[in-house]
Amino acid sequence: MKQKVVVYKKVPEDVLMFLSEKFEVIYFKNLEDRKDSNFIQELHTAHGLLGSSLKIDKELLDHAPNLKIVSNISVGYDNLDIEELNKRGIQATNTPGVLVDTTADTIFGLLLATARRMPELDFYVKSGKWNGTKNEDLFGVDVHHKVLGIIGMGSIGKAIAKRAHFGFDMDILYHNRSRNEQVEKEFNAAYCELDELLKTSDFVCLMTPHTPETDKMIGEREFHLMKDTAIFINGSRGKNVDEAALIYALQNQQILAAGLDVYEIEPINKDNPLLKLPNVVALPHIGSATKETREKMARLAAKNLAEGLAGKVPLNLIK
Ligand SMILES: NC(=O)C1=CN([C@@H]2O[C@H](COP(=O)(O)OP(=O)(O)OC[C@H]3O[C@@H](n4cnc5c(N)ncnc54)[C@H](OP(=O)(O)O)[C@@H]3O)[C@@H](O)[C@H]2O)C=CC1
Ligand SMILES: O=CC(=O)O
Repeated sequence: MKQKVVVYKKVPEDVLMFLSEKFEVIYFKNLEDRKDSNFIQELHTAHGLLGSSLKIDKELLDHAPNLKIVSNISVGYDNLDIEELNKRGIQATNTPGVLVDTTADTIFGLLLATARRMPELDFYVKSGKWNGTKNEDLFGVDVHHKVLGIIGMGSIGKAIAKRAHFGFDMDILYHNRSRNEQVEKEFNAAYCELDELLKTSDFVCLMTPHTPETDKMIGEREFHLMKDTAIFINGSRGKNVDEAALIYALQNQQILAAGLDVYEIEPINKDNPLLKLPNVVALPHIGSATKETREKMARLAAKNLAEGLAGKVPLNLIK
């Protein structure tokens, strides 16, 4: 009998076909509620789970006694309770690599859009307000030749540094728990302690995973250390930032502006003050969201899942 796989995110046809050749596939194209009774029912007999963002914790796993693998279609896996999965001998995988350039493009684009106020000015033109030529109040700030501080110089951080160094002649500072000599050589990046990076950077770009250690790692103290001309970019996870402190910093000119792809709560509440601030550029968590890249991610996730269910060690096993 075929093993059973529950897919709870929309995936391309070829991925469904690949999975259906090997497994019984139950497809929830757009699961909105993890308590959905049909979904819970299917979990009871599932061997594999494929999707993204869904919180997979003890409560959910108690419904899935036969589960062998959870394959996340994302690189971040803060939605998974890894300790609980390990305890139960359930493998977990993610999709690093294939989304690096796309995400770096988005985050660098967000940085440019924030510095040059592009969404605000697009609205200005389209709403017919452009009727003068001396528009100094529309000026932005330069990106080229400025200092970019990257917190979390991993795969995506490096790809952002590459764009900044070769494309925009920026000076790169970075902070990790460990040094990365490759980026120091290739992009002339300088390692520094977090506080030094915050004090010195014109752009502060956060790219760490969300872990207990990085939870709210940027808060009141950190915004206070930043220049009042600094632009803060968050492409990582909303929970890495104390959002109330970010709002305060933006409202009180402690920093100049912020470009955000991620939020403490997603989707962001309609009444969140961030949405009222002209110095915020807000994207709906679309770092890796191009057709090509999302397809690659789904294919890689399906491959990881198939390897796990075939008793092999999946390529992207989370350890
Ligand atoms: N907006 C979006 O759509 C997307 C967001 N993401 C987010 O970006 C994150 C990073 O992805 P990726 O670059 O592939 O991951 P990597 O694992 O390659 O890089 C993470 C980096 O963060 C550093 N880091 C981890 N913990 C800390 C810490 N406590 N303090 C300082 N630095 C730390 C690591 O260095 P070290 O271990 O030396 O500390 C490493 O350099 C993902 O986990 C995800 O949350 C990813 C894709 C798309
Ligand atoms: O946020 C997206 C991811 O892949 O992680």
